[in-house]
Amino acid sequence: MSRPDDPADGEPGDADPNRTAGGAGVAGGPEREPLVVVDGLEKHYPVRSGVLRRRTGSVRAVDGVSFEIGRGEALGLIGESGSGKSTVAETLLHLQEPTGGTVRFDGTPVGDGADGVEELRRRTAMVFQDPSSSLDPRLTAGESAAEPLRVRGFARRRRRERVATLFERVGLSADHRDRYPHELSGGQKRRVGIARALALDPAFVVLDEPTAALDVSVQAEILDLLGELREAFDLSLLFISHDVSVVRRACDRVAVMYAGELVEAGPTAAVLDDPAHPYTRALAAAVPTPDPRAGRPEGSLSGAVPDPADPPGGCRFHTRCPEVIPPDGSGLTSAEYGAVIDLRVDLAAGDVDLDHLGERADGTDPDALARALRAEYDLPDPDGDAGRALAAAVDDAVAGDDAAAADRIREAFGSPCVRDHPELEHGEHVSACHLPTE
Ligand SMILES: Nc1ncnc2c1ncn2[C@@H]1O[C@H](COP(=O)(O)OP(=O)(O)OP(=O)(O)O)[C@@H](O)[C@H]1O
Repeated sequence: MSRPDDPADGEPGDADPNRTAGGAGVAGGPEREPLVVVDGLEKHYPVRSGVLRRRTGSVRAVDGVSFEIGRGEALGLIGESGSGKSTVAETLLHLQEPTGGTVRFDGTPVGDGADGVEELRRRTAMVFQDPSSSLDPRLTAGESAAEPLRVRGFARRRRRERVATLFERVGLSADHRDRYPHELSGGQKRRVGIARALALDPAFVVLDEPTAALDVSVQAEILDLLGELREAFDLSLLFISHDVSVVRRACDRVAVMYAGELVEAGPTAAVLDDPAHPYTRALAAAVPTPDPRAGRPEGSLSGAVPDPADPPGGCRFHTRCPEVIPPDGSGLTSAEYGAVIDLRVDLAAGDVDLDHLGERADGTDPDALARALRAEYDLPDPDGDAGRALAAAVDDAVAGDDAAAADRIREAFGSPCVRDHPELEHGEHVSACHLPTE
């Protein structure tokens, strides 16, 4: 398919003459760099407190994320709410300044000089999560789609022609151009958002939850449309989604994000059908539950992404990992070790509620409280040093000394998952996990 609309010579928004369809390297020359290269991207927000608003810490929303997107390639970025996906998109596009790392767009560094940022913005479009809030209710669908053209100085007649072509391309009729957002269905609004995103002939489109809140059949239509447009315009796409099925359908490769970091990346089928990281396994297998007290059923996720102002040490996923590696010689299973970790996390956060335990124990007798605490967390009763350390920690906890109890657990129940931060290596299908790979 050829590009259906080439803006006239000399008009703003012209297609980049250097772009080649297909994205392969110049014949006989070196392979061209991927369109988007993100290396060690960071976004840390300051945490301030006290009357003087001194900086007392950082929210590490994005903490060293690297990936590449080839020309005409779709990369999916998946992870639960709060894992940092939107912040990656916004810092990558320099809608927010990154606090570290580099971005290259079509071979040019972005951010070191205004040129890179300008070029990136000129050739990038974003489709926002919620078209109801991104479409101005006072503008017709046609006016909304024409907005980027108006800002770039296109004449009215050119705008009308371009919007007519774009609407046809995204499956909307001429009649839809004069409708206001409230007169359009959810799927039609997405199509208007997509038409607007394509208005200036971008090379790269970022889609933030492009099919959220749509019926499954409409979702499929929108994903099919995006696939057709990608092929027709040789678009590079970054799909942000917490929905694994969307990414499976739409993306060549997928990167999995957890607590500000990538934990796995690779070709979509390899990552989703044969995940190497327990977090990906859980995402691919289960619908996450927001109930933190729901326990740790095999392979599923409970609780939420940890506070990025205070991420867990070692592997950030260890506090929720269904496959966490138990300490050597402890005799614990992953689930039993997980229960001990749950207690340590709650102790460290001051979340062990002695009043609640008192109600459960029907009194304040320390032995009854200890039994209630063990039952509440489903704690194991290991032999030897581990058992003695856990019993002492439980005693500290029911005596109200949470810090001492947490320290005891930390010292007695070490494991690589708790101690060491796993790195994501470079490669085709990579994962950051201490579990041995076969
Ligand atoms: N301006 C900010 N100041 C402080 N913290 C922030 C700011 N923006 C985002 N965060 C925090 O950064 C973390 C990542 O947020 P982000 O919105 O990028 O996650 P997400 O994966 O896109 O989630 P969602 O799917 O809900 O949009 C969250 O803990 C969020 O509270």
